Amino acid sequence: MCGIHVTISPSNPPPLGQDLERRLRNRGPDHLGTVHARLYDAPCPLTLTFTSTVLSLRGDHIAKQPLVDDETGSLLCWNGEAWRIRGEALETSSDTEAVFEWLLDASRRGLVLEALRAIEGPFAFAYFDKPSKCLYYARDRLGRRSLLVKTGDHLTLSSVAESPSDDWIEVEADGCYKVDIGHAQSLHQMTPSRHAWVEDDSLVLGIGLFNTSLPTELSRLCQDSLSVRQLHQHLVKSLETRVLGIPLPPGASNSDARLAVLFSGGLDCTVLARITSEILPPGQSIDLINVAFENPRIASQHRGHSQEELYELCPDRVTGRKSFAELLKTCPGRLWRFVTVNVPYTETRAHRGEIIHLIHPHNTEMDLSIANALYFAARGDGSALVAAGSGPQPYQTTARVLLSGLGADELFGGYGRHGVAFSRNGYAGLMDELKLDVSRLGKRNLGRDDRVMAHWGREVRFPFLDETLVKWAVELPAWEKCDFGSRATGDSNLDPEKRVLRLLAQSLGMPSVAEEKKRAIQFGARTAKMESGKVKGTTSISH
Ligand SMILES: Nc1ncnc2c1ncn2[C@@H]1O[C@H](COP(=O)(O)OP(=O)(O)OP(=O)(O)O)[C@@H](O)[C@H]1O
Ligand SMILES: NC(=O)CC[C@H](N)C(=O)O
Repeated sequence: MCGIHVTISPSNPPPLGQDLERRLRNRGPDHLGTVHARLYDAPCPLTLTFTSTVLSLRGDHIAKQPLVDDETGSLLCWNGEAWRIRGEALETSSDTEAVFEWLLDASRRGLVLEALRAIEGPFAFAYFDKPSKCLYYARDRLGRRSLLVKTGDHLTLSSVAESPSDDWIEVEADGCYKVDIGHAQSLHQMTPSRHAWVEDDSLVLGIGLFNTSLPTELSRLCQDSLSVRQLHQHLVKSLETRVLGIPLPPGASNSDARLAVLFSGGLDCTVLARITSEILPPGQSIDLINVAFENPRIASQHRGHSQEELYELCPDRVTGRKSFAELLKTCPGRLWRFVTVNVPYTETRAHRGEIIHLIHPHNTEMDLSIANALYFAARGDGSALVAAGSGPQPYQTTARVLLSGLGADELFGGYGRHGVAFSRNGYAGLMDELKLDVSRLGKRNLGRDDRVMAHWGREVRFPFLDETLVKWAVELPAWEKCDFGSRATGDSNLDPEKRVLRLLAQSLGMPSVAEEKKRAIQFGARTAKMESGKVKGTTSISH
């Protein structure tokens, strides 16, 4: 992951505060660069200061940011991955350099917004088109990367907040923002204008038209259904983009992992691990990171157990081990490392302040409990069986790319409330709920999650949130995702929630994974309600 920081001020701003610089460097440990762009001929003379930190994941060299064009003085801070431009996969080695060339060319033709709309992938960026004195910034339409903005005295952009007490808000993922600096009469007048990702607002997330067709009496979802095969094909394509060609991490050897799966053992992440194994070259190992927490409230209810036993009884540890066994059976040739990350309560407390800072402006107990689990999972520091014949050893993952199964519940109807909506209002109710879930994906929690996971110099990738896959899922009839209407027939023993994915798991030889119930991360890892069972998720965090 990379870090971005941009300020606009009347003269050179003071250097970044130590803590902010440390947090930005954590996101991008390979390089830090700062560039000033001075505007003497604007109505008010200004200095724009751009800082980037880089975690280099594409190509054979570090694309040192901010990138500056010698001819025009335009510059780019780029955080994320451009997988495709105008629907075509990037051939060049560095996506940052390819995006910069693409934008410079568009600037010459006055078509920057059109060029930005053509980029697919998870990203946040700031691009200064110096000849037109316009600053552009945005988060991709699904909001997969963090970018915060603070207005007030002057405009500041940053991947993480400088201080949680400031007025930082998340940049909305609903379009590109443009600040016409050349025409602003003063620093206070730099009001960004929003430019929607697409003009057609009938498209969900600007990506696809939600399918509202109803099943006929003959419509049944089964293992031979076309949608099960199509889901497999889409996941293969999405994973190929995300797992092939990851450079060997600095200092790592060939047997070290380049890739880890955040592994609860649930349906979504296990299907990802299984298909990844079909795609990765045979010699590459895959780490499966499974996090479990000491939870004093639960420990007090199980006084007869040691802490070690309690970690092993954690719901996601139990499921993780079970699904790992099924993976070993179906992909025996792969070197897997099941990495157990056990987090003592003292450590949760010790990192609490840092996590609260990182999730800002999110600030509820539920935000904190989810972020706790993601933060320690992404640190990837635990134990694993590293040599045959010996017991588990301390181990920290070398992988700089992590996969998460997030998104499957929203796309394919995995939440309990999808079933409730169906029993109340049939397919009409279910479709309303599904449409709402998908359309708020970009507004929800991905920025928060990015900030806590990128803190360890790793990048999390979401194979279910590939634009092509999302478009296909949005345009698929609801009954082909989760056929609640067939619950009563008894033909399938699989739950209706995300049934298309369950059928895929079954066809991939994982019958037990296919039956896994949905469990939210904060309950599976036991980060929720650590002290009292009465705390509500919506309560603001007490400092
Ligand atoms: N205990 C855990 N340890 C490591 N990673 C986890 C854990 N719990 C969840 N994750 C990761 O976070 C993702 C999103 O978690 P969420 O709570 O939404 O689970 P989910 O959608 O039910 O997914 P899954 O079926 O993969 O558990 C998971 O897909 C997985 O990659
Ligand atoms: N981690 C990032 O955001 C990386 C930026 C860019 N994709 C690179 O690999 O250089």
